[in-house]
Amino acid sequence: MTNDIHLTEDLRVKELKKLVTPAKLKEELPLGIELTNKVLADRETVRDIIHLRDDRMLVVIGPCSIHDPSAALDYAQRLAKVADQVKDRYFIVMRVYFEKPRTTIGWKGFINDPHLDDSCDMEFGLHAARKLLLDIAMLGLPIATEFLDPIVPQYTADLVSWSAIGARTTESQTHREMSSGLSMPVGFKNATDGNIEIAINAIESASNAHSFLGIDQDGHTAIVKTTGNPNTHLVLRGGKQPNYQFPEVTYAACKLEAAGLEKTLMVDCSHANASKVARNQVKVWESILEQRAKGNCPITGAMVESFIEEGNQKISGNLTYGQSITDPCIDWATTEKMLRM
Ligand SMILES: O=C[C@H](O)[C@H](O)COP(=O)(O)O
Ligand SMILES: C=C(OP(=O)(O)O)C(=O)O
Repeated sequence: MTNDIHLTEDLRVKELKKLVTPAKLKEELPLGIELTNKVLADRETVRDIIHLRDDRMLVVIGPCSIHDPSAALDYAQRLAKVADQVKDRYFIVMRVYFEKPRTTIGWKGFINDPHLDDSCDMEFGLHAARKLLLDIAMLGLPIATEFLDPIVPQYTADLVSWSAIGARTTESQTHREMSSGLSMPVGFKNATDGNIEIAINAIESASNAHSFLGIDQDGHTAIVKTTGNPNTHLVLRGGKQPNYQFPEVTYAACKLEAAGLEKTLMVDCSHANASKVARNQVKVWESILEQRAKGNCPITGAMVESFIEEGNQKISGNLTYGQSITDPCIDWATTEKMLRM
């Protein structure tokens, strides 16, 4: 008897390779009770800030993407020191982004391709990513990430205190469903063209209960039923034009109010708000501080792309240590100066 299955499916699939299960990875690299309590406390602080119960600013800062765990840890050590010194004003959460959504094609991040050579050794990527998350958490830094692939949170979400849904996926039902079940606060970015309605719709969608397909800790496909996530907010990242200045921020706050939502949002200093020029982030940061200083301001959070060296570089044989291989970042000296402004 012929097996018809092979005539009609998997015609373009070269290989399916089994991966470590989330449960097994966590057994190898456990969170432990101390870090569990730390993550719970950090999430509580983020919730207090976005719901206006703590008037410090949430600052999500760090490299555009992780590609070299040693450089990321070096950066984290520097950031942990400053974070402690400015903790009266800012609650600093490090960007530890392992997944990159691409406009067309390109390197998709450390979990997908940790050796940067298209070998896509995701087994290694997941292990090394979780190890780095633990190392950074042990320095006392809360962690932020973007969740792109809906399977990845099962491997890493227990270590994350704030997450983003990116401009390219905020309108996706899959990402809204996933967010409805995430345990940490989630920021939804406006679309790449600047549309903020899709993020407001995402906030409403994610606050509701959903049922969808996913995997459990043993890697089995499962029906996931969620309760809805009440801890979500808008992130203004610019679109066709920047949207960080007072008129656009006020417009966004009015839209939130009209939708019956809290007037609380994060401004992304990078991406289209900086026209992808690293140093422009300083101007956006200054505008955020000015707007907050005037009072009655909906900006409760800021995002900054920062690393050790300024700018970015193409993936090649000889990489400059501490420099981004995705979007350009400000360097460490500028970062420190900004955080001490
Ligand atoms: O933050 C990173 C990038 O802006 C995003 O991943 C899109 O990158 P690309 O336009 O270079 O593909
Ligand atoms: C991809 C990112 O942002 P955006 O979704 O705004 O392009 C990012 O923050 O890394």
